[in-house]
This record gives sequence, C-alpha cells and structure tokens, in this order.
Amino acid sequence: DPNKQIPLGGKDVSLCEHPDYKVHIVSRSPLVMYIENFITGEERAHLREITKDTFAHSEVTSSAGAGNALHRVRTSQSTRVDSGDPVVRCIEDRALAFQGFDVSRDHLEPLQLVKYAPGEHYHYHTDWFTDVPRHANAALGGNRISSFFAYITAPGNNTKDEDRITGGGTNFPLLRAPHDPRWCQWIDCDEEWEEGVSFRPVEGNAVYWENLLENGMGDQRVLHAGLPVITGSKIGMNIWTRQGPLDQGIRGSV
Ligand SMILES: O=C(O)CCC(=O)C(=O)O
Ligand SMILES: [Fe+2]
Repeated sequence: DPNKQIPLGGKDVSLCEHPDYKVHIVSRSPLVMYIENFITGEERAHLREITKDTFAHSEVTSSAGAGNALHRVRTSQSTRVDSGDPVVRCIEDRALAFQGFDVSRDHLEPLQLVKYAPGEHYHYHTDWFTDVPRHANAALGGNRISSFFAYITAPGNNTKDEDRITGGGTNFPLLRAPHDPRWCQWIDCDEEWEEGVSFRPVEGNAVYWENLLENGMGDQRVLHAGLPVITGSKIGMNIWTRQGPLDQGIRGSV
C-alpha cells in the first residue's frame, strides 16, 4: 500500500532506525548527560515540517501571574507534537530505552518544540513543578523525573553568516563545568567559571538530566535557562518523563 509509506529523505520511517548516538557524563550528582547525535537530520526535518504552522507563545505553568507577566520569563513560542506520528513514536522509543526500558510510554508528555527568534529567551527555571497539586497531580503522572532537551534547529558553520545562530545556549548556573578541552565543541568554554555550564545549541545533540532527588523532591541544582538568541533562530525539543502514567486524555493524540 503506497499510502502507508511516509517519504522522509527517501527512508521508510515506519522502520524506526535509531542513530548511533554517543553519551558523555557531564555531572554525576545531579545526573546530567550529553548526547551526541540523538535526533537524526531526517527526524529534525520531519519535526519542523509537521509543526511549522502550529507555534504559539509559550505558557509557563509555574507562574501565577497574568498573561503579560508570563512573557518576561519565556518569550519563545512552543507547540506540542502529534504523539500518533511514527517518527515521534520512534523518538519516544529511544527516550524510553535510554532510561532503561522500564518506564512505559504513558509516562511521557507529548513532545514539545520551542522556537526562539533573536532576542527571545527562557528565564531561569526548573522543569519540575513546585505546585504539585496543580501541575503534578496523579492524573498528570506526578512530577517530571527527567528532561531531555534536544536541538532541532541551530544553523551552524555550513550556513550563511546572517542565518547562523549566535547565543541561544542552555545555561545551568549551578553545575560545575568539566575541564577537558574536548567539551569546548559543545560547551561554551569562554563562560566564567561562576556561570556554571552553558551548552551551545548543536543540531541533533541533546542534554539529559534528572529532576528529582531520591526522596522525590525537586533538585534545585538543575536550574537552567534558555539564553537569549542573538542572531539566527533556534528550535529545541523537550521530552519530559513523569513519575507515573498520564491520563489518556492528556497524552492522547494532540
Ligand atoms: O531553550 C533552552 O535552551 C532551554 C529550554 C527549556 O529549558 C525548556 O523549554 O524547559
Ligand atoms: Fe527547561
């Protein structure tokens, strides 16, 4: 049946082939890992394509403020990705396998894409919720145990000067920066030591971290921000795993 084939760079995506990604530990406590080559070029193109007209100004659920107050903490635009899409399912499979297979798919929130134009940023925050009754109740699967943040669009060296991204790193002010110069391909090595770790946006790569302490409380040390994009534009993707299953209606097809 030719209709079952989804063309994507000439590949049949229903096969779900995982890239040979590489993992490097950034920090053992809190656990933070850097993943090279986690989202393939075909997958990135597909994600951009299926979401291209769906971005809206991001909500920040942790803020109690009114509409315009929100825009100061997060000026980017975001969108949820259709969980029924085969490429999305393949990426979900990868995120679940990464976490040791034992987490089931219903613990995953719908994947979220975040887009930044020049000047846009996301202020310091944690991905775990402080208002547990409101944002992390049982129907919502509890709190977020882990986060992946993957770079989907971040025009690099093979791009015209005017399109190339500058700024737009992901900064973790409370992490200690690793020392080896090999990290400088992904981490801003010019950053002051007191500023913690800033991951530069590198397409296809991702940062993974755990949000909760052993006792289930949120870990303050994974505070982070999306630094302002200066030139070019950036699209990132959040993959959030909850402590328990989300109710069907919430995860369902979006
Ligand atoms: O844009 C970034 O680098 C980080 C975004 C982020 O932390 C989020 O969307 O929760
Ligand atoms: Fe975040």
